[in-house]
Amino acid sequence: MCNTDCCASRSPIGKRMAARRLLQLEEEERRKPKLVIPTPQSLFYPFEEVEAMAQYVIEISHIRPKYGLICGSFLGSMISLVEQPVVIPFEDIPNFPAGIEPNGSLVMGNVMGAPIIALVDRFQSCDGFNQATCALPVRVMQLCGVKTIMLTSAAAAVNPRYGLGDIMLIEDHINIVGMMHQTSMEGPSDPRFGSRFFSMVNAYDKDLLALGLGIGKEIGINKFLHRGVFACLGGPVYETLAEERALRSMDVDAVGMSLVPEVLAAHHGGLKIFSFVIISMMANEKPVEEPDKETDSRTSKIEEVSLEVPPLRVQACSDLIGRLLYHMHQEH
Ligand SMILES: O=P(O)(O)O[C@H]1O[C@H](CO)[C@@H](O)[C@H]1O
Ligand SMILES: Nc1nc2[nH]cnc2c(=O)[nH]1
Repeated sequence: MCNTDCCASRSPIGKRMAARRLLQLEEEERRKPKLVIPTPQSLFYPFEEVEAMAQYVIEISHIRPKYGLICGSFLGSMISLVEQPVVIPFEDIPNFPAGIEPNGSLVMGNVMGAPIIALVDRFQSCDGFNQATCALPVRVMQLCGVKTIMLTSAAAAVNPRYGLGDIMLIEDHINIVGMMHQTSMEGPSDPRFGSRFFSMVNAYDKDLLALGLGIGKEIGINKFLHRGVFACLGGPVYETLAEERALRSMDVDAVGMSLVPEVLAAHHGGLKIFSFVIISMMANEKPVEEPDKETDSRTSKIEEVSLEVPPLRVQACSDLIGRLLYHMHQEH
């Protein structure tokens, strides 16, 4: 025996009411807020995609790089070390982030016989990129066959003994961004890039650090060449004075807004790491007061700083990288 609902739905009125009810339910469903599950951008860079990017740059350049170089602010001229460069714009590389700033290129070539892949305009979280994107060029380098990477950046001095234009070889870092759970390891883990959990102890290669210090002596820059601890902040804001004091009490020598996400990916991928920063300002510098100017004080400060990195120190960075590559390549 059927129930009353069943009989009711067989009558013309019942059928109409059932149809109306169905429409009502659909409308209610449509009005409910949608559950949005944000896709980690790292999902856009699965192993196969990064592999295709690497294959593309190798095919175009006919170069299998063993060394990688990332040039920081003020240090773009290091790219002129690359002989017979093949310049590959980001937009030509399949699925590479492009059409946005930085609209840069990967540069492939040789430095004194050492096959290299280099990047001038890095992706930075302070420009709105997620950590996985910041690390993408390093992963492309890894899958190109790079075994050693040199990472450079502009940074602010926390160590009061440092001066403008000094160079600090990084022996260790404090990943302050990582402490807030912002990491270039975000997204699903793929063991083809590296293992899920890995130690960051000795991430910066000790032999390369010693080699770098030795070269510093050779080329006469040891007076302004240091080894120290780097801290990575999110930026784009600079430190408050209280933050600068806190960094000093943590034994940080220099602070910046990039580099560490790349270091994580490089170490994850088993690359040897050599890294330095050039000091472009003091972290406890107060904003320059220029009441007559319409620009804000931070902008005028950055412009002022950019004039203060002495060209000879930039040249010293090029010499350091050139000689380091020469030594490394001779040994193999
Ligand atoms: O790391 P590079 O590319 O040198 O850039 C550095 O310089 C900028 C600040 O002046 C920041 O973006 C900082 O990360
Ligand atoms: N966090 C930080 N990064 C920098 N990069 C260049 N200068 C600075 C600075 O003063 N602070």
